Amino acid sequence: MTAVKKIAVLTSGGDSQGMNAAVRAVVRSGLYFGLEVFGIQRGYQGLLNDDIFPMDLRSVGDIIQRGGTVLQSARCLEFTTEEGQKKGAQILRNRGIDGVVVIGGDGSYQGANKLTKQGIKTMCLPGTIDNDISFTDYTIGFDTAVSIVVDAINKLRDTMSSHERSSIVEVMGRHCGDIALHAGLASGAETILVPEVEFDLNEVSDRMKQNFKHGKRHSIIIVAEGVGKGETVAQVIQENCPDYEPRVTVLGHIQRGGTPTAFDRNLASRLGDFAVRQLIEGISDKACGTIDGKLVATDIDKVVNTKKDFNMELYELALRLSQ
Ligand SMILES: Nc1ncnc2c1ncn2[C@@H]1O[C@H](COP(=O)(O)OP(=O)(O)OP(=O)(O)O)[C@@H](O)[C@H]1O
Ligand SMILES: O=P(O)(O)OC[C@H]1O[C@](O)(CO)[C@@H](O)[C@@H]1O
Ligand SMILES: [Mg+2]
Repeated sequence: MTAVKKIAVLTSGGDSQGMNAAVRAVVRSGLYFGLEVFGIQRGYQGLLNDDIFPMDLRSVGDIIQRGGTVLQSARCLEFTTEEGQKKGAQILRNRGIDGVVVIGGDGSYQGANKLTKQGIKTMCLPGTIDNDISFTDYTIGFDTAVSIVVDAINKLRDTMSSHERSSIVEVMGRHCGDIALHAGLASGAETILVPEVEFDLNEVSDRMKQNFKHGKRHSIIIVAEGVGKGETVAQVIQENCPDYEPRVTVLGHIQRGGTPTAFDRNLASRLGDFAVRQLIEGISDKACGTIDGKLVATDIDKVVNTKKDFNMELYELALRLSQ
């Protein structure tokens, strides 16, 4: 006896690599356990448009390796209103759908939480490159985004080293510095500017001068978008250390595309299957994640109201190793 018979899956907010692997896992596990599974196109917007269709085993074939989301994603203002939420729940009830798996970021989680209040069972999966969701070690897409940034910095190092320049790399992460931190440590960046840690650009410039004096041939500064524009940082460097000719690279949406890493595919597969099994057991209104690698389901309310801890240990390590 399962607590749900018909479930649906949607992707919402900014897309992330591995969302397709998560959709595949939800669909295949659901079918494996004898449920009917539906896809909702374009997130909550598609729900309100009743853009809902049945999914079978083959509908998720050949997508595990693809970035983006075959269900497409959207941001939907109407769904933030109670009227919109009531309408969405009614559309699901009309179709006999009793459970929904929402793959997205913190905003999408809040939407799921509201849907639960309208009587629909929900499970959330962390689909965002930002790694800004609490109660999970990692979000789906983060590992791929970090790899993309590291790969870009490898290339920048070559040319910056030839010209003894400083490179300022602006990365995504909205209000969260995790992409900057993990990519910075992995690429040996000299400075990592994140919203979680206060900094002084004059001190950054002084440190850069010292390092150049000690034989550094170039300098990499990573700027998380949450602290501002790379251009602003470049202006201060240009004034304080004009010899190092700062050059700015804004990586932008490149960080959100491309084939997901094995890590992201495996995380997505585990979480998608876990979400379905939770719904079958009658559990609802939870965010799925891993803590110390183990699968966990935490109240959505708690997740959206808890700011993710910033890993100061890693930050200090990156500083120590980049002198
Ligand atoms: N408080 C809320 N109540 C109901 N629905 C919400 C709420 N906040 C957000 N949503 C819905 O979730 C959608 C996605 O939210 P948002 O734009 O914040 O992205 P996200 O899911 O946080 O992803 P990311 O930050 O990775 O882009 C919104 O467009 C809206 O439809
Ligand atoms: O794709 P959009 O709407 O420009 O949003 C960009 C934002 O989405 C994210 O990619 C994911 O939240 C952020 O890192 C970035 O600030
Ligand atoms: Mg968000």
